Amino acid sequence: MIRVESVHVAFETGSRRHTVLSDIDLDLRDGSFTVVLGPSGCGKTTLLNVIAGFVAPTAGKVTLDGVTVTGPGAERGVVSQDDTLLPWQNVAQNVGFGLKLLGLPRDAWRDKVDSLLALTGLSEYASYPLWKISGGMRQRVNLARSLAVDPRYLLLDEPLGALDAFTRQRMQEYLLQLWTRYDKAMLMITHDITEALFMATDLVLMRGGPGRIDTVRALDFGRRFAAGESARAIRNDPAFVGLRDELETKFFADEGETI
Ligand SMILES: Nc1ncnc2c1ncn2[C@@H]1O[C@H](COP(=O)(O)OP(=O)(O)OP(=O)(O)O)[C@@H](O)[C@H]1O
Repeated sequence: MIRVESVHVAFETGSRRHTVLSDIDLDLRDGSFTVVLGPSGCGKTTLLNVIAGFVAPTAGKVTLDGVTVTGPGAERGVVSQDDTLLPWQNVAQNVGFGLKLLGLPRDAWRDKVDSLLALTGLSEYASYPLWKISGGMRQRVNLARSLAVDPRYLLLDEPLGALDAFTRQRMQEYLLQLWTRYDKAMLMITHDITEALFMATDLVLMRGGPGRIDTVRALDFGRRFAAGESARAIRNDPAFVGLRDELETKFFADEGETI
């Protein structure tokens, strides 16, 4: 389990000290799908960066199975907002990029890349240059690449933000299938209330000024989808619609805060 304990983050800009996160406590349980939702600038990405080990907390700590995190590690894969794919390499080469850095022998590399391409439905596009594939496929390449080193935790910073509404829904369903099949713990940031409700087992609502956790709610819509219930039935479930209304009212009532 990853545990965020009393984390506080402040950045110095010139002579000013800007507190971005205040007193954050959060558990990422194994097998959970934690979704962080909150107004723009409330510190969601900073929180993900602290968990990833890219940003050191000013106070407090992050532990992984009781051991304090002091930097990035292979057990925590990160998928960032903008993909960082290499435009001069094809789909398979991009998926296998991290494995090359690990020095995997050629045959083992090919086998692993083939299985990742199959898992993400990209096998027939292995030799495609990146400019020939769609936004949703690019994001699947991005995901396949982060799964290559088999991380226990996947940290996803608005992975679906750049997609059109239709592709976005398909990718939400796809991510939930990946989550159950791979039995990973996921942490995902989003601005989209419907997406957050549909996917989260643990929904973390943040507030700004400075960033702090408002509430954490346990949900089961994502698990119901993973167990075979239709996405449409879930999104139309009165419990789902009611919660969405409640969250929209809550967020839009916060003057000046936009999500
Ligand atoms: N390295 C840094 N140095 C100084 N300030 C920073 C740094 N990183 C983030 N910030 C500031 O911290 C605040 C929170 O930023 P962050 O990106 O974590 O918010 P966010 O909730 O993810 O925002 P958004 O939803 O718009 O992506 C912002 O005011 C940002 O300018």
